[in-house]
Amino acid sequence: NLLACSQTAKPANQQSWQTQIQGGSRQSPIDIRSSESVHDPQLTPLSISYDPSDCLQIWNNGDSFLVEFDDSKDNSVVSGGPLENHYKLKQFHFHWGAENNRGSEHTINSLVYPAELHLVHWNAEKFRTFDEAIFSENGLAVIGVFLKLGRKHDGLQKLVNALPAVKYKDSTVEFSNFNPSCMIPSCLDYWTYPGSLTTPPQTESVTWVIMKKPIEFGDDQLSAFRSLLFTPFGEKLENMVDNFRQQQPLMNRVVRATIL
Ligand SMILES: COc1cccc(CN2CCc3cc(OS(N)(=O)=O)c(OC)cc3C2)c1
Ligand SMILES: [Zn+2]
Repeated sequence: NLLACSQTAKPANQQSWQTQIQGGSRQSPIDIRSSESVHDPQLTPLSISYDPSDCLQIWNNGDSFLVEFDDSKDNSVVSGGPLENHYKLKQFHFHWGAENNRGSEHTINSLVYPAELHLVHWNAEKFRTFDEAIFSENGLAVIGVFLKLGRKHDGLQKLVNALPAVKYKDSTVEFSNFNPSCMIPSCLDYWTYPGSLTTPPQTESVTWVIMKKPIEFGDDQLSAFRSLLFTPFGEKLENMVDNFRQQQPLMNRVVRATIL
């Protein structure tokens, strides 16, 4: 009937992010309740070292814009903290809302931020490729950094200026000499918990490290994120906003916190 016809079936790869991995016991994102987190004195500071010359390109993949790095060398790595091995930076991206009252994937005692940065790393000591690591226990380490609105973030502006070139889904632009360290807060305190990717394939291979302190960025910079499109050139314009997954049950997990 008419209703059935009008309901265009979405291809499987565009299934809503809200799907729950069948039988998932460690899905992300979550609300972090600071009173229930466990202070772990054995958690050392993270050791983060990025080489700006590893920065390659920006890619609008229809979920977010990914700033991709050359992971063929060992120059952009994170180790320490909860990590047993060193993990190589593969890409970073953001999640944000259509309005300032939503956007981050994780929340702190239900406090939501207008955006959240994810730096995605893979365990290069245990696996040969990112693709292999995605499907493996201890395969990935994602550093999450909250963004709050305030002063313009000078380091971010170079990235913001490049976004119009990747307005449409499946567009890429060369992007070099960018050091993501400028987006790591000066306070290295964090929470950490075992979780998953928040976008397909939502595999439970992620050690999450969520920085306690947010970084600040400006309204105009957030507007530039919101001017990107989910849709490819020539199709109906759909602004890339609200690209965050709904929160998942904590189940049998403990969130650990540093006392640096
Ligand atoms: C077999 O699945 C894949 C293999 C290689 C690369 C990809 C692409 N994918 C990997 C992980 C990831 C993870 C992403 O977000 S997140 N919040 O870190 O889970 C993401 O957000 C836009 C994009 C991607 C890109 C998928
Ligand atoms: Zn993400």
